Parts: sequence; structure tokens; C-alpha cells
Amino acid sequence: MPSRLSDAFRAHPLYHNPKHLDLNSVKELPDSHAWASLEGDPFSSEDSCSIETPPIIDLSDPNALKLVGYACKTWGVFQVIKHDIPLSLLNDIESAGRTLFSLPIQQKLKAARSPDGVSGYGVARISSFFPKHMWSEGFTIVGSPLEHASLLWPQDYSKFCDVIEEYEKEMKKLAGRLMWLMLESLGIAKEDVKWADPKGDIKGEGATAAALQLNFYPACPDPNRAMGLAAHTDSTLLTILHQNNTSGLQVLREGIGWVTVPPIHGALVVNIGDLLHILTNGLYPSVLHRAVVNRTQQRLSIAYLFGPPCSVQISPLSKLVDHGHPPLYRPVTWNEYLGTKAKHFDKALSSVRLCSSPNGFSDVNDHNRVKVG
Ligand SMILES: C=C1C[C@]23C[C@@]1(O)CC[C@H]2[C@@]12CCC[C@@](C)(C(=O)O1)[C@H]2[C@@H]3C(=O)O
Ligand SMILES: O=C(O)CCC(=O)C(=O)O
Ligand SMILES: [Fe+2]
Repeated sequence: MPSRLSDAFRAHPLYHNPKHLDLNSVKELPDSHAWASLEGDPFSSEDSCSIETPPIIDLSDPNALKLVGYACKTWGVFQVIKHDIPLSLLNDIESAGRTLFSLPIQQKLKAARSPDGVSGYGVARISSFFPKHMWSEGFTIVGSPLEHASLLWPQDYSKFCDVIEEYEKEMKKLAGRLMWLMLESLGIAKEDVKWADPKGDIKGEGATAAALQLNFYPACPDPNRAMGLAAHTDSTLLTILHQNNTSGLQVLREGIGWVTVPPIHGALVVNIGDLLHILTNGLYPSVLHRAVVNRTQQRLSIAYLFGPPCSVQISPLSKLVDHGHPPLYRPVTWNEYLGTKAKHFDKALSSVRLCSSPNGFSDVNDHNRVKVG
């Protein structure tokens, strides 16, 4: 039987916190959610008021290929405009997310993610690695949202499902286009990727796999001591994020610290995940990012987590490997890597690493440069 994304965590169940606190009604930050102050964060760049922000790339620009290559090498994250996703669809997905998260907590819990499952309502998968809870709620969808949506709105789930399915369809097209831009910027042609056909379509049953993650960050009474989503890299090839007009997403920039990715109306944020890092033999490193919260404004983000077909082995592309540049990672499937991440979290990338490079380069998500707790 071919492996499916929904099987990725069978061996790594995540048990929920039995106290389902409704963050929307809490007036004071509980100790369970109080992290060390972000103001004392050695990587905080708030004070220095960083003027550098990730590149903004117009996908209709004839130079888009070069610009994408530069952004991937130097930032690991960029924003895209003129991406052909209708603004109306971005508005629709945002209001679908709002409708979901504004349900009473007892209703949302009817669609709770099962401990060994991928889809449903719950805390971020990585929560178990931290001593404190994050100030957020999540809803993960793989493929059809029908099963969980019908638990939330037994009579009235079709509008939600239609929007999600349309969004998944459009994101899949954009993610494929971005992946080829990234690879072509390294001189990789469609024939060089064994799991793609000459037209660039992904071969095999179910083709590429993906998950949609809806994140909601309620306004927080003490935002400097709370964490919306702790520092992590995504286990994807790439992630496309739509954020509402409240800022919160930050990326770690070497030598600078945490840099905010400002919300731009109609733009989408693209970041590199661990599997593209492996595929490009570290040339395009995955980027460490987190979400911080706001005292007065709620925040909503929708992440499209794009990966290869679940059972395809991802390893450094042979065109990027030679005597001077040996393969740095062993082959790994997305499902296997998600299991590794569920077990080792920030050590997942180095756990599939074959050898250390002569310059002592350590993997981005080793987190030896960042305090994770
Ligand atoms: C395919 C997936 C990637 C993800 C785990 C998941 O099964 C679905 C949710 C994804 C997400 C979103 C928030 C951050 C993250 C680290 C997490 O805890 O859940 C990512 C996971 C990932 O990329 O490893
Ligand atoms: O909410 C955000 O800006 C970040 C979300 C994120 O990193 C994720 O869903 O993987
Ligand atoms: Fe992420």
C-alpha cells in the first residue's frame, strides 16, 4: 500500500493538554504560557529596528528566476506578488479560518486531531518539545476537509469545504511553479528530477503531497512573554503562507537576529523547508522562523506545506554533487522525515546528514544558534 501523509505520525502520537484553555477569554498570561521574556532574547532585533526585510518578487518579472535564486541563497524566504492567486480566494480562505476559530472551544474539540493523526484541530505538532504552551490554535487539513468539517458544522459544511478545496488546488499549482523556479535557478532541468515527468508534472500515485495549516493567534495580555509558534523550520520542500494584516512572522537572519516579515496586502510569503535543503545539498537552506503575538490584535495565517509524493526518496540532486561537493544527506521520504522530526525536532536535519563539511557548517535547525525553550 502506498504511504500517505496521514500515516506519518502513527509511530509518534502527540497527546493533547487535557486543560483546553480558551485563549480568547484569558485576561492574564497563565504561568503555563509564560515564556522567558522576548525582550531579553539574544536574537531579538526589535531594538535595532532592522530595516532589512525579505525580498519581494514580482512573478511576472522576466528576471524572476534570478531573483528567486538570490532570495533562496541569501534569505530562505521571500514574498511573491503577481502570483495569479485571486485576491477573492485569499479573502475567502481568511474568512473560512475566522469562522472556524470563532466557534466555541467545545465545538472545535469535536474535530480534535487524534494523537497519531495529522488532520484536525489542536496544538502545533512541535508543542511537545517545549516546556510552555504556545499562544495559538491550529487546524490541519490533508486532502479533503470533509471529515472534520462535518463534525464542526453537521448541516452546513459545504461552503467551508469548497473554499478549502479551491485554495488547495490553486496552491498546488503555485507551489509547483515556485519549486521549478527554485530548481531552475540552480541549473536543474525537469529531466534531472527522477520523480517528475519531462513536462514537470510530478509522477506517481497521488502526485505531490501537501497539508494546509490554519493558525490562529488570539490577542495576548502579555505578548513579550508569550510565544505564538516557537522557532522551527518546516519539513517541506517549500511553504506558502498567507498572513492577515497583523504582523507576527519572524525569520532568523544570520548576524542580525529576528526579522519581521511585514504583511503586504495580496502578497504571499514563501519559505524553504528541510526537504529542499536536502534536495539542493544545502545550497538553499531551510529557514528558521517563528510567530510572535500581539496585545490588541488577533492574527490568522494559512500555511500550504508542500512536499513530494510521500514514498519518493529525496536526496541531493546528482547535478549538484561532485568530488568537491559530496552528498551531505542520505535519501529520506517525506513520511520518514516527518517521523524523524516528530522524534528529534531541531536535530532532524542533522540526523539524516552523512558527513560534516570541512568548514564545520552546522545545519540550520540544529538550533545551536538559538534558544528554543
Ligand atoms: C505535513 C506537516 C508539516 C507539519 C506537520 C504536518 O503534518 C502538518 C502541520 C505542519 C506543521 C505546521 C506548524 C509548524 C510545524 C513544525 C508543526 O508543528 O506542524 C509544521 C510541521 C512540519 O513542517 O514539520
Ligand atoms: O503564522 C505564521 O506566520 C507562521 C506559521 C508557520 O510557520 C507554519 O504554519 O509552519
Ligand atoms: Fe512554519
